[in-house]
Amino acid sequence: MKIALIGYGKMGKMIEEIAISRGHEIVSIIDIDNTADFDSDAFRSAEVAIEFTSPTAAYGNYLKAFEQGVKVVSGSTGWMTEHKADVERLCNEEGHTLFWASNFSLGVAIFSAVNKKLAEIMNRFPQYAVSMQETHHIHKLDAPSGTAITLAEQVVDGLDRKNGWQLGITYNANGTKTGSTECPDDKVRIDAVRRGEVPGIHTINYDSKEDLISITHSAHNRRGFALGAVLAAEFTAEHEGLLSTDDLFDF
Ligand SMILES: NC(=O)c1ccc[n+]([C@@H]2O[C@H](COP(=O)([O-])OP(=O)(O)OC[C@H]3O[C@@H](n4cnc5c(N)ncnc54)[C@H](O)[C@@H]3O)[C@@H](O)[C@H]2O)c1
Ligand SMILES: O=C(O)C1=N[C@H](C(=O)O)CCC1
Repeated sequence: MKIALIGYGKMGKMIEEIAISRGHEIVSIIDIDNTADFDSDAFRSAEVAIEFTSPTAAYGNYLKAFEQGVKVVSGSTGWMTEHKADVERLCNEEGHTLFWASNFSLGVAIFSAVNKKLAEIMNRFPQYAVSMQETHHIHKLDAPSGTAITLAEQVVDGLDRKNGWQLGITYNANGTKTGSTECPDDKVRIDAVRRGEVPGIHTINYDSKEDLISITHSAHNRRGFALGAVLAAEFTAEHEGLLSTDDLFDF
């Protein structure tokens, strides 16, 4: 399959390696210094563009790819609050295709299934207080992570006593602590830690006076994210509309 890459950083480079190893051809690579290449025959020849850039660049890149008639797979996080409604409109009403996931790894798809089940069980046990923590490398621009937001939304969907999430304490790259543990009873608190080169750790805690139930997903590296993005591109070549990992990993 012909693939274009938008964003040639840590993820873009790993996706290139995995895509080639699976027999795909990279026909165009766009990064910040050659964005004019959207308007090129090479880019237009791609069946799918895989986009991993930044919270501020992602939405504009979707628009540019759609303008060229190219489907997009994207893992960029931090853009949803502002642009989710318009992206849904573009895909559901204007015929464009975007496969977006806050986390492309199989491990997080499995972890999500456990998270949803655990949240439902906890409706019967109000003595357990839920909170979350995510830890990522110091270069990460958004907090909380996209994965943490998705996991919190799953908790909110399953657990009747919660109706939203709130960013709690943030430990930034130089160890400075900001934010607060104060959180309304009906919100899930998410703490965010920025440390070293951590690829991504997500923990969901259910704490009672007697004990603590804790589930954690810890990525050893970025390969799981990159492989998932290439699998999503293979899926997207055959499908239309707004797609996500629920379509790809059917638990
Ligand atoms: N969904 C997932 O599974 C998953 C996994 C890892 C990272 N991410 C997300 O993917 C994004 C990128 O992560 P990364 O680790 O590759 O970051 P990175 O900083 O290593 O790479 C980003 C690249 O995008 C380029 N870029 C920035 N603005 C651009 C623009 N307007 N047009 C084209 N290129 C542009 C940068 O120059 C850089 O090369 C982040 O939002 C991160 O949160 C998601
Ligand atoms: O490295 C990052 O940045 C990651 N971003 C995603 C998120 O925000 O959840 C996925 C994990 C790695």
